Amino acid sequence: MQPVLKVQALSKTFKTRSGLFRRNKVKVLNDISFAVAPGQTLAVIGETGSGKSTLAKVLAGAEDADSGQILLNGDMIVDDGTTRRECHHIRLIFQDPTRSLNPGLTIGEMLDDCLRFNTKLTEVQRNKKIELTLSRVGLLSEHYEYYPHMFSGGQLQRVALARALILDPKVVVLDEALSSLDPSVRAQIVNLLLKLQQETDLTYVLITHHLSLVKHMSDKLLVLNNGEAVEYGCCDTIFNRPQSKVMKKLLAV
Ligand SMILES: Nc1ncnc2c1ncn2[C@@H]1O[C@H](COP(=O)(O)OP(=O)(O)OP(=O)(O)O)[C@@H](O)[C@H]1O
Repeated sequence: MQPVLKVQALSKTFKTRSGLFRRNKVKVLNDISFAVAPGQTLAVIGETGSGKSTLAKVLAGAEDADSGQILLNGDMIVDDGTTRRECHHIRLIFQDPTRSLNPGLTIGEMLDDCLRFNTKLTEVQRNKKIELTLSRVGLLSEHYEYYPHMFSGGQLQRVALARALILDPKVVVLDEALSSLDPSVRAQIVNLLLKLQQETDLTYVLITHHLSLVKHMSDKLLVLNNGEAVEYGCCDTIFNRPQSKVMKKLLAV
C-alpha cells in the first residue's frame, strides 16, 4: 500500500545566541525518514529535547526543515526543506488547545473562518459542514455559539479536533494532545480518535510520553534521541525486543 505520509532524510538546525556575538547551531533533527500508511498510527517517542515537537511542527508546516522531503500520497509537499505549497492535509493538535483557539471567537465562527479561508464552500455548505464536524467529534450543534472558555479540558480537545478535521486532512499530528487530560476523559478521546480513524482511514502521528497509549494506538514506532532516529519499525516488535539504549531505558521506567 502506498504510504499516505513519507518523510525522507529530514534535518533541522536551530541557530541560538550565546553571548552578544556568538551564534551556535543545534541540530535538532538529523536525517529522519519514515513512512505511514492510510489508517495507521505512527508514534514518536524519545526523551525530553529529542526533537519530537520540532518534527511535529515541520510536518504541519509550522517550521521549515533545512533539508529533506515530505511526500503526501506521493506528492512532494516539502522538497529540500522548502515547503512547496500550503498544505491542509497535515494538521497539528497541541497539548494545550487554548494556545491555538482565539478566545474572542465562538467555536462556530472559528470553524467558519477555517472554511472561508481555505475552501470555496457557500455559507449553507459551510454551516452543514460545521454541524457535521461538531457531531463527528461528539459536540452538539449548540456548541457553535460557545466561546473556548465555556468548555472543559476534554471538550476543548474535541474542539481542537473539530478544527483539525474541518478541512478533511489525511494526517493529524497529536503533539502530547492527550497528556493533560484526566484518565477517563483521555480514554474517551482515544476511543473517539480510533473511531474516526476506522471510519475515514485517518493517519495519526502520535507524540506522547505515555507508553501505554503508544502500545494501545500505534502500528509503527519511531524512537528519537538527540534528533536521531535510533529505532523505527513495528510498534509491537520494538516493545518486545527493544534494541536501542533509549528504548530500553524508557521501558525500564
Ligand atoms: N525555536 C527554537 N530555537 C532554538 N532551539 C529550539 C527551538 N525549538 C526547540 N529547540 C531546541 O530543540 C531541541 C528539541 O526540542 P523539541 O521541543 O523538539 O523536543 P521534544 O522532544 O519535543 O521535547 P519535550 O518532550 O520536552 O517536549 C531542544 O534542545 C530545544 O531546546
